[in-house]
Amino acid sequence: MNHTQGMLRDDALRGKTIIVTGGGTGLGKSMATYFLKLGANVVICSRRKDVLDEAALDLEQTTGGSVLAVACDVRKPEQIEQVIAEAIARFGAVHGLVNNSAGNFISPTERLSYKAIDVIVDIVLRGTYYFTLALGKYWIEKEIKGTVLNISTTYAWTGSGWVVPSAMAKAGVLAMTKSLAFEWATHGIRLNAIAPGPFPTKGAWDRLFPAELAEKFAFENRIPLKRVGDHQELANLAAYLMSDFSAYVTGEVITLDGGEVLAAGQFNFLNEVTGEQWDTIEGQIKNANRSSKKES
Ligand SMILES: CCC/C=C/C(=O)SCCNC(=O)CCNC(=O)[C@H](O)C(C)(C)COP(=O)([O-])OP(=O)([O-])OC[C@H]1O[C@@H](n2cnc3c(N)ncnc32)[C@H](O)[C@@H]1OP(=O)([O-])[O-]
Ligand SMILES: NC(=O)C1=CN([C@@H]2O[C@H](COP(=O)(O)OP(=O)(O)OC[C@H]3O[C@@H](n4cnc5c(N)ncnc54)[C@H](OP(=O)(O)O)[C@@H]3O)[C@@H](O)[C@H]2O)C=CC1
Repeated sequence: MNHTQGMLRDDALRGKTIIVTGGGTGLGKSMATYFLKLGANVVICSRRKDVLDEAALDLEQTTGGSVLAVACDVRKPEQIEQVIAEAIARFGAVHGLVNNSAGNFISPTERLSYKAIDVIVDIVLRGTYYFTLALGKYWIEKEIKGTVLNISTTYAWTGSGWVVPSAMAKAGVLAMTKSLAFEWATHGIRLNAIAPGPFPTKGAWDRLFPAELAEKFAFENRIPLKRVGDHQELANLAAYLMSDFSAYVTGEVITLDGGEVLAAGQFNFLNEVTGEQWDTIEGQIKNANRSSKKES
């Protein structure tokens, strides 16, 4: 057994229909794959219908599950409502939502136009609250105990330069996750989030680690566990949070980043100190301890 394998029992999501926004590419597609393997029906939606159709075919062939692909810009409430209507028509009900769609690119903030900021914030924050609101209204009316999983980032709470629109929007998503987890608990609706570290995908790498940067700042060197994430690791956690096994977990944000976010620790620079240097340092500190005892 290792981290690249599926974790849950085969029927863990049987009987559930889950919408995965941005489910035709990257991490969304990997989560969709595992949900299907665990017995869920999956609805994937995003702007590019050709990408979705190709992904749906691939997902059905590799898992044997049922996939519905619907074109939808998550910034458009009427298109979101259409996705939900088509999902209910095909599968009878919707039980889960993964807000995974995003837009992002690196840039010095002063170079951004107003529109460039809007486009990121609208996809990430507006898209997430529109979809969550549309499904929440439906779940409360139908008395369905739905589950929402928001894909966030670790810089939603640390902040990060050069991705400021994304950081602002993802922070808003976390505030919504915790706020609604409390408010909608009374309806049995759960909301959680995952804050992934680096998981290689074409979408993220093209816009955040273009070749020049990728060569210079290899992730493996600055992540305490010395590797990037494997998509199955994220899919395992997502499937758990979408399943009834996590029925008592709500309002939680789980970091999955090999320890990357811990880099701020004040003394973490000591990672560079060699064993010999530690021998010297230990001697110096013990001497200082002895001197201070004599003085007292
Ligand atoms: C590992 C770390 C965490 C990862 C997190 C992730 O989210 S990974 C997920 C990664 N996956 C994705 O991001 C997938 C989806 N992403 C996308 O579709 C595009 O990247 C998008 C977000 C720009 C939206 O596309 P669209 O066709 O809707 O928009 P558009 O092309 O019309 O541009 C809108 C405005 O932005 C401006 N602008 C654009 N680039 C730059 C730049 N480099 N510099 C400066 N500005 C730039 C552009 O000039 C325009 O402003 P203007 O001039 O009109 O005032
Ligand atoms: N990869 C990583 O290392 C990390 C990723 N994340 C998060 O993981 C999630 C997935 O990212 P990743 O798989 O890497 O990247 P991708 O680019 O593959 O995924 C982004 C998806 O969002 C969809 N999308 C973009 N704009 C819209 C829109 N307006 N309406 C509907 N869908 C839209 C895209 O499809 P289309 O173009 O067809 O609309 C695409 O499928 C994101 O939330 C990202 O912030 C967080 C931390 C690290």
